[in-house]
Amino acid sequence: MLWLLLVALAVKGGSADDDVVTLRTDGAEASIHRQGATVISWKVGSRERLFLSAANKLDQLNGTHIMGGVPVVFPKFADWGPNRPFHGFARISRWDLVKAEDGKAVFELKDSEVTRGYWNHTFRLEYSVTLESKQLRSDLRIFNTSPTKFNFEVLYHTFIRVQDVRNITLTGLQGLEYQDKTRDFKESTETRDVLKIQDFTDSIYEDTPMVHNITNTIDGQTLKLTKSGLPDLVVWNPWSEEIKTFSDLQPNEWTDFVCAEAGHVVSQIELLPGCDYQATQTLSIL
Ligand SMILES: O=P(O)(O)OC[C@H]1O[C@H](O)[C@H](O)[C@@H](O)[C@@H]1O
Repeated sequence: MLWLLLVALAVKGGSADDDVVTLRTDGAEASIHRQGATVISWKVGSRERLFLSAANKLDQLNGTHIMGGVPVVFPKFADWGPNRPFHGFARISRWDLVKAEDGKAVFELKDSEVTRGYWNHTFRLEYSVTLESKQLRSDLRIFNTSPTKFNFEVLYHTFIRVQDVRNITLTGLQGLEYQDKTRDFKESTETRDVLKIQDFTDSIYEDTPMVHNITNTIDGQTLKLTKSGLPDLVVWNPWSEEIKTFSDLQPNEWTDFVCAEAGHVVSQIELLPGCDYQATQTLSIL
């Protein structure tokens, strides 16, 4: 009879190898996939607040990243040179679940032969996702467990679900320097006090404020993004043509999301042996 119970647990997903951990608190819900410790769903008022591409095959990831939700980008943002994964290895690694209770899940990723093959340092990442009624907090602590210092970049690649990207605005960028990746990283100064997305957008803003509001996301509601240890903000939407170059996005999905990516990517963080760095993002529905 015991074997029947074990089979039932495994089928129901009661085994310790669950791919997805779900938190529920005060009517809110969040799910985190062990692949990349990627938050793949965050519901407030039973409405989904994150975008997850329908092109994802979550049961056939085979070492690839999940397109959508809140991927964790470490130790490098964007291109990392030949034979190294774009946006680093954290989002394509299988993290260990440390615990999940009282609306908080903790994950861990340590260096391995694979990561050392890309980046020859020893480290430990401790990632906590904390759910409250209208808030989702991501806390990443990076520990340098190696005998030497190392430099890295870190970013939350947040896909905010919106009803129509053409109807949202994003605040807090006026007067800031930014690199426009759609124009070969051209350096510019943002003149707009309220940003509207009206074309292919891929901008890296340097040293932005701690708080950014994205208005008119779902049901006219504003999503507030608060960040610490993450001075920069990347704003990305591939628009109607560029999206066709992505095999992990569907052509019509460009209107369904805007990426507001809190990160430390314009410059690198230097972490001395035995030290740690904390990168925190809080998403709130106003
Ligand atoms: O397709 P991915 O590896 O997830 O990258 C998606 C996008 O991520 C960031 O927003 C970069 O600024 C973009 O240049 C890149 O296209």
